[in-house]
Amino acid sequence: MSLEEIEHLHLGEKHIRPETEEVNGVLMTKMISDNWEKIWNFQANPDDLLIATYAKAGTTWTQEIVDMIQNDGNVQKCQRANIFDRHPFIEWTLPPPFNSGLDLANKMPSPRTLKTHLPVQLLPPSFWKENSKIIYVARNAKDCLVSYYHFSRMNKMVLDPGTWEEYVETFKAGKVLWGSWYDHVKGWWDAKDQHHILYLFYEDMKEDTKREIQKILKFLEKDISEEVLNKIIYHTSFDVMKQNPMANYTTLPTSIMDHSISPFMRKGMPGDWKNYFTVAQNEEFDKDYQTKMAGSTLTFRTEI
Ligand SMILES: Nc1ncnc2c1ncn2[C@@H]1O[C@H](COP(=O)(O)OS(=O)(=O)O)[C@@H](OP(=O)(O)O)[C@H]1O
Repeated sequence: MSLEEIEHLHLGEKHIRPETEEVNGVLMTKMISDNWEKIWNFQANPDDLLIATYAKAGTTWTQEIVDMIQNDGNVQKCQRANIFDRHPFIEWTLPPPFNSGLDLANKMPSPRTLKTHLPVQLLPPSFWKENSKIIYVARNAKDCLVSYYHFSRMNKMVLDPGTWEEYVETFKAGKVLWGSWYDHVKGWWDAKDQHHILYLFYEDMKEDTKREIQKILKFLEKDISEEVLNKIIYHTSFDVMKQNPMANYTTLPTSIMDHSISPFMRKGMPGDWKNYFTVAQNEEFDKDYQTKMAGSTLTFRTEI
């Protein structure tokens, strides 16, 4: 049973927020934690492609770009299923009878494209052993925070964000699902030169989508015509994806994701954080950021 079929179970309008439990110090849902042995022992294949991100960094956008590349720009083929069924979210665990990411992945024929938000140290080791290709997408902390805050308001499958003021502190402390943004982006950054990882930035994708898609094409060893490339840029633009029910999560029942609270496809712009952070919050955030990111060569743009 797929996630969208939850509607037929008549769960009513109330959906309860998940319980949490840490996995090696990283906050996860209890369902993920209970299933951790299976997740850790997941068998990756050499021809798997993994899209890895911290939550709200541009995962869905990258998924749609990759799917369009793999289907040579055929929009109909990319409409074959919801984005969350096209690309199994490996650690995402739901109560039976719903399909968890592992079930979907294990049923899917190769070559598979998979999604994860796991920090690098929690990635199932078979991905390293099989040398599967990984695209990591990073987005600046402030826009990630704002996006995650609104997503947490509208999506009952993640934790209640509380007030904006509370959420800023929760995010800084890494007490959100999948843990600290700072550790996540640094961990994957440090891993990128030892493994088959293409490390991309949301801000670069927004600034020059064509250039960043070309990086993906090279990484996937794919050649496409200029015409198909332009079609991909158009089909994966924010405005077009926002209208695409197979990519915008609107097929889920409102008891899970309520787009009237905040749409999944919300702003799609770097720099929206300026509409939320007060001057004092921003100063505090920057000070804390310097400490947490000290010693890393990783830099971000918070606007373009
Ligand atoms: N095509 C395109 N172009 C630009 N931006 C886009 C696009 N598709 C999704 N988005 C924005 O990405 C944010 C959602 O991030 P994720 O897809 O990583 O979310 S999730 O973690 O998989 O739930 C969320 O960001 P915010 O708008 O800032 O909330 C989406 O709007």
